[in-house]
Amino acid sequence: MSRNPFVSSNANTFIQNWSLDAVLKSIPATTVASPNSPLAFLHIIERLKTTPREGWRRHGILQGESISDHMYRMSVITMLCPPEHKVDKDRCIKLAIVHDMAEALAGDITPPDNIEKAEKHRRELESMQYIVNTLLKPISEVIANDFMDLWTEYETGKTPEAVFVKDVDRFELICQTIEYEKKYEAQKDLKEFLHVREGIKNDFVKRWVADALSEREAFWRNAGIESIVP
Ligand SMILES: Nc1nc2c(ncn2[C@H]2C[C@H](O)[C@@H](COP(=O)(O)O)O2)c(=O)[nH]1
Ligand SMILES: [Mn+2]
Repeated sequence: MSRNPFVSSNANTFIQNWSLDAVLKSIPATTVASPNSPLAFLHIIERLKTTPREGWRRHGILQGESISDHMYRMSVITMLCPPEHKVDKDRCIKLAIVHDMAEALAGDITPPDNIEKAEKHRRELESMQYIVNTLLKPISEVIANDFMDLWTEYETGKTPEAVFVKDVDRFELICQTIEYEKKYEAQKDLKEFLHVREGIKNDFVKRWVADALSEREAFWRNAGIESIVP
């Protein structure tokens, strides 16, 4: 049975010794008749549905959310953007849906992996270029460029849309942190994830986070445990 190395227990070893070739060798080839079939692309992004977000696994949450679970809720959160905040809302949804797509091949690299920022970018760029050039271009050059432009916009983080969606990435992680602390009935203190709030730029997202942190504080107080946010 072909296995996704990022799902196996030695996912972290795979992350430390990653190569695109090694990942591609672990994926059965897609042989299809029509040259512009989307199948090969769809089989690769299926891995987003089956690859758990690595950060939680370190805390013993082995059946946690997948990468696509995270991107799905982010895309919904972008739809809650206040109407008066002038960004291209539809583009924000697309940015959320595409931003971690490279992780289907690069894996979900976490800060404790201690992979240099430049190396993380290299892996994700190489993975995204494979997806775009090998899997999407045969379907349509225009479609391929659209995906690459979206990924690059998020990665570069310069446009108001990209800044907002990065805020949402961080806010979604904070929500999931609190949800897992509740799910495990205060048996897991996941405060280490809350550092991401420091990078949030938009005031209305900061207010969402403040609400989430006060909910978390009440939860831990009711559990009779002090979990001071670092
Ligand atoms: N164990 C930790 N994992 C963390 C921390 N901060 C982020 N993360 C995880 C969350 C995701 O699995 C991954 C990055 O997610 P992206 O959406 O940015 O690709 O890293 C942490 O402090 N500890
Ligand atoms: Mn993300």
